[in-house]
Amino acid sequence: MVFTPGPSDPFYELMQPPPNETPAQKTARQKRELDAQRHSDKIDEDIKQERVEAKNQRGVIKVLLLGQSESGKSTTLKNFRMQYAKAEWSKERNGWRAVVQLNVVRSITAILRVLEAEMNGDSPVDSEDDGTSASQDSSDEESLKFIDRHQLLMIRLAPLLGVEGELKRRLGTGPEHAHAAASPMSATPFDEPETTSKRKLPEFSVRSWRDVVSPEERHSQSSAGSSSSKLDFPTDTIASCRDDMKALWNDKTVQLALKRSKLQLPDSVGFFMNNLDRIATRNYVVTDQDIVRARLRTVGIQEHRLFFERGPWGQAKSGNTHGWEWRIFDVGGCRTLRAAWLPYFDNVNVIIFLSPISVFDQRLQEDSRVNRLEDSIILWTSICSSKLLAKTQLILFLNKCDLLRRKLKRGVRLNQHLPSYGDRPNEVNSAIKYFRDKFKEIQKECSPEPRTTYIYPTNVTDTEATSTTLESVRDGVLRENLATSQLI
Ligand SMILES: Nc1nc2c(ncn2[C@@H]2O[C@H](COP(=O)(O)OP(=O)(O)OP(=O)(O)O)[C@@H](O)[C@H]2O)c(=O)[nH]1
Ligand SMILES: [Mg+2]
Repeated sequence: MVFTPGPSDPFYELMQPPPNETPAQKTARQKRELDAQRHSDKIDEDIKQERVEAKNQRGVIKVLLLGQSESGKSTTLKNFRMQYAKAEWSKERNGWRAVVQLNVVRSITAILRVLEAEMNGDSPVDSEDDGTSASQDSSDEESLKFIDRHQLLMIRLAPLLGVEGELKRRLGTGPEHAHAAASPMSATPFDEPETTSKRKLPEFSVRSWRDVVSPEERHSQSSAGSSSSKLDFPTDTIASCRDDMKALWNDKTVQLALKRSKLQLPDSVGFFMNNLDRIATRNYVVTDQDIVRARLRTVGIQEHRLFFERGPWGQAKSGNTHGWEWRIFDVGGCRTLRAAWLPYFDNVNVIIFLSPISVFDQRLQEDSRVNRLEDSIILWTSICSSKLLAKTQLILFLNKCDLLRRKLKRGVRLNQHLPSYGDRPNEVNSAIKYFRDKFKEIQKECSPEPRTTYIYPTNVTDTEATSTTLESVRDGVLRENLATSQLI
């Protein structure tokens, strides 16, 4: 509003043009006044905009998914999207087909490399023997009996190497060792990164999922079930190699060679190999189960948004002014990537921390000197202790319970790797309770202010069970926000 004082106003005199003003001076004065008015209007507009944004921000929850590499962060995000962003999820589902195919092909080519090394009498490909593994099978010591059938399988499966290259090209995966040796590493986001001459990361990654799974991919994917698949070289080749892949996976000598090499195959390799009859076909249709099993390493930090109608501030209205928006950030968990987490800790409401509890006998891929469970505990301790995160709600997923169960059933003894486990029963429920107590204890001891941590034993590849967990997480976050906004 423009203020125009009357003649009786003390400002009246001040606002009068100077006497004897020339036309040029008048034009300059009017321009100055106009500029000042525009500037003032702009400030008013900015303030108004900030108020609108502040009002909208009331409904925004910032959620970080944290944990070491392969802990299941991206898999948890997939579950969130499957459940709360159904329309987008179904649009991008078919884009995951090539990622699944690449997972299958890479498992096979990794096995072929082990086989080749064994046949040539080379030392095991990826030996990580630290003397803590279960006692060696006496048959391991004998030389493996390779016969013509193995040679033949290797020759027949060789075209898959070309398929691997083609799929990587299509998916735009970065150079194989993008975060290779000599990248600075830090155990926690608060530590100064240190350069070591440690090893490669033989995994593939892309900058963003969206590049891979967007429906308007630069490369036309053959649509599932379409007869146009005649031009799809990877799908055709995979389908024609199906029986040989199955023969390779089910071969006893090959399994023995894998065991001896101590190659850490991806967690999902068994799932994919057992589903070759469905996946290695010309009209393969990708399922949600396949997608949560597919591994795609995260390198950049990826933001995904979810909208909920009901939030702590009431029911959604148009423009989401009263609904609830979750901004979920999925980070790369490798030690070379942890320094990049720090800027995201500002104003974060919720951290979902994933600690895989099946990994007590495994080493980090990026630094084979470090035990994975130990790494997870260091990371959890640093997150709990951070003053910057003192007010952040912590949710802990003790993940990969299915793999823990299987490992313990196989006879791997937890107390051999974790002496403090003592003579508790070597079975999954007792182990989960032990881990739950340990992680809770750390949280209680290290948190700068008292807070409650919600702890869930999970297997995030089980989409049904995870759906229930996510509902509970959502309700827990809702309750916490109601409490902090003092509405209850
Ligand atoms: N069996 C089983 N596999 C799991 C579980 N959680 C994750 N996985 C598998 O483990 C692999 C790694 O999971 P991701 O979600 O990609 O791990 P991440 O934490 O995002 O890893 P980075 O991106 O490297 O930080 C995938 O193949 C998943 O299918 C689980 O609870 N059980
Ligand atoms: Mg990830």
